[in-house]
Amino acid sequence: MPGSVGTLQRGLVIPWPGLIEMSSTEPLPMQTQTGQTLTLARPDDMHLHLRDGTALASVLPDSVRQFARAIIMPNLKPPVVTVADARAYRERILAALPAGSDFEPLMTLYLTEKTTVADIREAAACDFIHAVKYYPAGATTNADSGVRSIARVYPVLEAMQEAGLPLLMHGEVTDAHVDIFDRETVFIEQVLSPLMDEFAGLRVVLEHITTAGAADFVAGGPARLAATITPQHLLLNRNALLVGGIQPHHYCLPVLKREENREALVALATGDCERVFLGTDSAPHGRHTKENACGCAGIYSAHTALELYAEVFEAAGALDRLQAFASERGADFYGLPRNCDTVTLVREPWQLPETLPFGDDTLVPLRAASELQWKLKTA
Ligand SMILES: NC(=O)N[C@@H](CC(=O)O)C(=O)O
Ligand SMILES: [Zn+2]
Ligand SMILES: [Zn+2]
Repeated sequence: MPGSVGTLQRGLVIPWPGLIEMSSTEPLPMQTQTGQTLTLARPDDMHLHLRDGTALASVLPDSVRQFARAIIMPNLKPPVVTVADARAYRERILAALPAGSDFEPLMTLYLTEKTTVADIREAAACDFIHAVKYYPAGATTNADSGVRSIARVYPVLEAMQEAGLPLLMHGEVTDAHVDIFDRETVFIEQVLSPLMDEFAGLRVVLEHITTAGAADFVAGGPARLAATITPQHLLLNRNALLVGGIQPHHYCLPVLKREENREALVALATGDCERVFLGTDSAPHGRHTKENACGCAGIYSAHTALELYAEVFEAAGALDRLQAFASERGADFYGLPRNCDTVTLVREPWQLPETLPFGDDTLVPLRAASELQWKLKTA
């Protein structure tokens, strides 16, 4: 539990609660692999947008098929800002679960300049809130209520540091003069790096990293700094967005970058750094809001997330590393027990549909209408 780390002073480096006692004596699953199948401990999605209402009902079964748990992003309209909001949202998610599912939504609060120290203490004390999300105001979808000046939330960050509650960051600056392709790099220089020094015990996840610079920053960082990586940033570079016409279904924030960045992310995800883990950032938007003169940012990947990550790891000759990235490191960082059940992928080429249902609209998933090499076996 985030609250169990103990009371610590600003400036102290806290031990991250990564080493947790396992509640069961069952041996944990080991990844096994033949040419045709790949079995691994059930993964967790450490960055997921489930939305609400009919959209939630449409997308939730996709995540439930693949993942045991997910860190649920709070950027609803209006955002999830209080413990009461998070409790109510969690209950709506649980009510929308398919019968018999034990999927666990790991809730987060949306940090605003009005968030209080009392809100943080309450969040840390409850057992279903696992982190607080930082959106620079205006940086991304539903980020209008985000933070304009980080100094204004210092007391709240201090309380989070004391409680061991992780700060999850959308890492982009929003200054009009900063090029959209440089916004993550400038964020690391101007916001994240000073923040890591100012709060020497704050636990931070740099979400959906997209650059070689971010990969280096995380790999060279302390145990209290982690990162998530999406399937699209491992699979695609910015040509996929702009060559042959604008491809709105490849538009997300942070925007896709150059090939050398994608290669650095693949090296990080498949490498030894224990603080890098799966977070799909699956962010559904109805087809008509994407195929629009002003298309929304967000890519839907929950439908085939694990298949897509498997493709990346296989292409890198690192399929044996997938379980660590998908099922172990995220749980360790959040101080959660690792999952004891397994999922199996089968090598079986299959065609993704062009669209999926999404409330009254439809949804165009990542790699729509194309062939995938791996298929998740359903029970
Ligand atoms: N990634 C995106 O492009 N969009 C996300 C928000 C976010 O994670 O930044 C969304 O909620 O649609
Ligand atoms: Zn984001
Ligand atoms: Zn996101």
